[in-house]
Amino acid sequence: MDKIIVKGGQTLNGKVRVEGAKNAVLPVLAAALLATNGKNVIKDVPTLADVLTINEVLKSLNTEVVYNPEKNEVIIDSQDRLSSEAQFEYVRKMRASILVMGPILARNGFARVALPGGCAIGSRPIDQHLKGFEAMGAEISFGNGFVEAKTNGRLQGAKIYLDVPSVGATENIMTAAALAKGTTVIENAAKEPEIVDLANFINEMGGKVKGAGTDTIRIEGVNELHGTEHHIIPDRIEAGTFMVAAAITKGDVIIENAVPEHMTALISKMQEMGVEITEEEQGLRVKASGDLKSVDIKTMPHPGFPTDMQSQMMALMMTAHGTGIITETVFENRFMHVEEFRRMNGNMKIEGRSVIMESPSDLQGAEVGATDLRAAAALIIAGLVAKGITRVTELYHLDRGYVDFDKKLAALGADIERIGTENPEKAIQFV
Ligand SMILES: CC(=O)N[C@H]1[C@@H](OP(=O)(O)OP(=O)(O)OC[C@H]2O[C@@H](n3ccc(=O)[nH]c3=O)[C@H](O)[C@@H]2O)O[C@H](CO)[C@@H](O)[C@@H]1O
Ligand SMILES: C=C(OP(=O)(O)O)C(=O)O
Repeated sequence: MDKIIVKGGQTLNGKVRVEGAKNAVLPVLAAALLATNGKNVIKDVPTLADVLTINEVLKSLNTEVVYNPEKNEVIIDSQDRLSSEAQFEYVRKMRASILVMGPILARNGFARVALPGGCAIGSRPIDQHLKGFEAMGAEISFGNGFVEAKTNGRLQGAKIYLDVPSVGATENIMTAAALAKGTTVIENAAKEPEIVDLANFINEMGGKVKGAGTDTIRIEGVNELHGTEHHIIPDRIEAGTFMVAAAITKGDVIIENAVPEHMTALISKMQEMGVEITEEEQGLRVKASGDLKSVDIKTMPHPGFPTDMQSQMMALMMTAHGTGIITETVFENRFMHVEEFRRMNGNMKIEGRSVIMESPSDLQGAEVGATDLRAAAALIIAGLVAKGITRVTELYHLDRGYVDFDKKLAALGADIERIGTENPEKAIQFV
């Protein structure tokens, strides 16, 4: 089993470059299925386990996928007839596999996808995805662990109000609507930067999507989409994770390829804590010195504070001064890392959907296990300042969402090593 071993006490300095965004590349690769004329060339693709999984899903649907990790590029040829079924073996590995449902349904008039079920952070239903397909004329049924959607002929444009601004539902409905007859309007749509990236990609393929990044997205269906070349946006969560790593060690780090406009909630919270963040020509400079102040944080859909930064900020808050409250409103069960932080002597208690923190904690190195991918990063970050040695296991979570996390931290000056296997490709395991 792979392990990351961190010895606390080093200050991070230097530059780190962020990769293409995991949460943008997955929906974009799924949406590539919509093209029936020419190939799609996707650039700035991060070398993540989740990318390997979505590539396998696409191949299983009868597309040709050429992946070139050295060039960070995936080329997809989906011109032949698609198969209609996404198997459990893929959806089990990665919930985002559900994002192939919209494109398959739009092209074949029928889609059968294994039900994703819950995961360590919550129950994660897909009712809003299905409500959208239904409004567009699909009949939904369940059986043998699969969900099926079927239409007679083409999907019809519809007006869909989402009960929650779900990222995945917005994406699945956008791709289904891209080839529907007439106009679809999604209200209370998710506004994440990754939604805008997907809309741009659909438009580059010849689609007609307007309003992405606002509450209301309009998609005028077209008869056909064609292959294009698309660059994935930078990963705002990876950028945020390195910002926290710099701040916790009282370091001075430049984050290259970060887009500050995608991270306003995080930047302002860190500034409120006393971290200096400035936009410089080379990137976003993060500098901390002296005592940081505890703050209150509530996770919200974008542009609110991202749930995917909650555990990393909890690590930073353990080193701040005063009482702070972190409230999780997006997922009902995203506090599994609290027990692991407690092993490191983190001083906090869970009250309902909040964690009350009395800081600073006297952090000590310990053996801890990652409970999800962001928790993996957060535990490693806490290890950077804990007294002694921290060993983090369950690294398959980390490999889903971070490229060379240990190597990038080591290049910034961290005392960190990964043991188990030399080849990260081989280290990739699945849940
Ligand atoms: C691959 C990807 O992009 N993953 C991101 C995406 O996940 P994902 O797209 O799964 O997250 P959603 O935005 O759909 O989920 C947000 C909330 O809505 C609920 N919900 C969702 C769909 C639905 O049909 N019904 C329903 O009730 C979920 O249970 C959750 O409580 O957005 C999350 C919220 O920013 C991020 O944490 C994930 O990193
Ligand atoms: C929860 C996350 O991803 P996923 O939706 O793929 O599980 C994440 O990126 O933090």
